[in-house]
Amino acid sequence: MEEVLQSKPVQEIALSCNGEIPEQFIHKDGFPQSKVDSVSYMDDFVIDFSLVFSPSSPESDHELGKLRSSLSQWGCFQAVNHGMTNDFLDKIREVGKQFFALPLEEKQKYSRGIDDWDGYGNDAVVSKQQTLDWMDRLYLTVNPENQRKLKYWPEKPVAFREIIHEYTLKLRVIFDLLMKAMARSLNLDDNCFLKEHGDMVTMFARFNFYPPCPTPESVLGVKPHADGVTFTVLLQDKEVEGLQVLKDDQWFKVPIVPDALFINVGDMLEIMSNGILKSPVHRVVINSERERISVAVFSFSDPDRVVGQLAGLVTDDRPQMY
Ligand SMILES: O=C(O)CCC(=O)C(=O)O
Ligand SMILES: [Fe+2]
Repeated sequence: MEEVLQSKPVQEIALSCNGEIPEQFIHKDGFPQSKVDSVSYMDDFVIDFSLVFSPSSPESDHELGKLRSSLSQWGCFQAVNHGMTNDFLDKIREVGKQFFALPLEEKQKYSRGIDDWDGYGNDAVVSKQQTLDWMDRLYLTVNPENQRKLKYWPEKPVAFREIIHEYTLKLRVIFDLLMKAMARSLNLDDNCFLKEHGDMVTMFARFNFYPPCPTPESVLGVKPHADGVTFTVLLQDKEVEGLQVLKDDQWFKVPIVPDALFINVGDMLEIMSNGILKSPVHRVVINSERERISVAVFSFSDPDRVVGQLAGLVTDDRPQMY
């Protein structure tokens, strides 16, 4: 095993690199900027949560049908009317931005410890061949409350802890409702995904900060990956795009829908649904002029729990896929 090193914060590199960025960030196989510029937008799946979560009616059935289509075709959608005000979502982005704007020494009080996931940092360097992501981040376990490691929770800005606590409580409620709605959209018993998942819902918040990059044509904010979780709720930057999803071997841009939460299926839910719901591969491209922030909250089951396909979704036509 090579030694695991923490690389220098990307924000610091961006400030001092004079247009020449370290080799480790360059994707040698390349992805020409022309390809990025010509990427089209993904289909517009905006789903009204107030309908999806309401008792059965023609409108709610229509919305559930849209939920099923978006999750089986793309694995993701934009949720509106989720019960959080625009003001509140702005505050979440704002405390994230204010944290990354602090002096390095202040942020480093929360640096990720060795053998820990939580904390401030960026890609752990495990191999010389590794291509690094152009992004700094702050990872925090937010749920269950008794697993929070408060030593990594910023004390500045002052509102940070309270806002993230409140956001977690709201997302915890959305978790149950959405798991039920997904089951209902597949004509299954409301509680079947929740039962397979188990009562313990671990939630991890990741504040992603992407500084401007002088050579965006050969550097990625996040490499292509799928989220190994149940599902992810992403609060995107309000003004700067960057997220792309892969479908049928083609990349598509995720638009900014004001005050929506972008939700994507993770590998666990793809497995539980026997492949009906897709865990999409996605990546983040960056920008030469503008910084970008996003806040991803990942939910997953007890790490010791083995989850499998729901029995109702394994049929003669659709044998067990995992
Ligand atoms: O910043 C984004 O838009 C997405 C980040 C992401 O994919 C992740 O944190 O897993
Ligand atoms: Fe992701």
